[in-house]
Amino acid sequence: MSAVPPVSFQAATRRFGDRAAVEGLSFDVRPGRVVGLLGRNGAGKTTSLRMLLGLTAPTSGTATIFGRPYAHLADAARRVGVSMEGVGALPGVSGRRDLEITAKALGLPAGRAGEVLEQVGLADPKVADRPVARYSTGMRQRHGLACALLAAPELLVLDEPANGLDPDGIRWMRGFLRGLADAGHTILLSSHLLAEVEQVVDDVVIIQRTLRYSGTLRDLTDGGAHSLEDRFFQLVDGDAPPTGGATVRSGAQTGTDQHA
Ligand SMILES: Nc1ncnc2c1ncn2[C@@H]1O[C@H](COP(=O)(O)OP(=O)(O)OP(=O)(O)O)[C@@H](O)[C@H]1O
Repeated sequence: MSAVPPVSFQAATRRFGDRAAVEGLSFDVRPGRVVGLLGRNGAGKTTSLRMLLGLTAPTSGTATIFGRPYAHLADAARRVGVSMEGVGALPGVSGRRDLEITAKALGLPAGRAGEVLEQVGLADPKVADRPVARYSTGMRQRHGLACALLAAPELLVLDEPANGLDPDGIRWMRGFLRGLADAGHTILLSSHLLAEVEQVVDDVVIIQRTLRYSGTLRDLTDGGAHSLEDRFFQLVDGDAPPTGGATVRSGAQTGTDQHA
């Protein structure tokens, strides 16, 4: 196993004008973990993921994947699967065609499109051959996941993957992500759906412009004695981290390492 973390933020700050969307963010993600990047609307989750993927440059600090900025990562498109609004999906073509085009661009066999359609439950021709523009929100989420999975990447970066899903879809997504992690993939997902996240993540990173917590879900909730929701509000509303399991912590015992 590589000593280089799949994802590492080191004092990453992104300012827009005189306002910092994200400030001094430092944490690592360990391989094979499902990590939830959590925060309220506007907390800086998407900005953090965009820095990680080279879609916006940090004003200072670094955000790296396998030790390098995304732009300098060899074979990045195959090693990192991304599902994020505004990334991928040609809306005018069918879901299947979109996946075939992406597969070709990645140097993968066209048959790979059919495999991922099966995986995400979109293989029915009535769905697969419909333009992506006519997909429901849930279908779009599944399609985004299918795109991300094409190259069977080591790392998946998913921005709000459960947003807009109905209860069936959320349940499916939860089982699906768990299965991927059990198969050795590392998953970094952003969300503000705390109850859903609690059921699937190993580790939690909470931000509210600055880092509020990075560590295991188990430590955060004191082994399940507290809910993620309670801990979350203590951390994002409090000026200082509370005592107990919900401190901003560092150390090898945690799934994510905090370096601030
Ligand atoms: N391109 C931009 N120009 C100016 N401000 C921006 C830009 N992108 C993000 N921001 C601001 O940065 C802050 C963080 O936004 P961001 O989208 O990262 O939050 P988020 O946690 O992903 O929120 P949400 O859950 O609503 O998507 C917000 O105040 C937002 O208005």
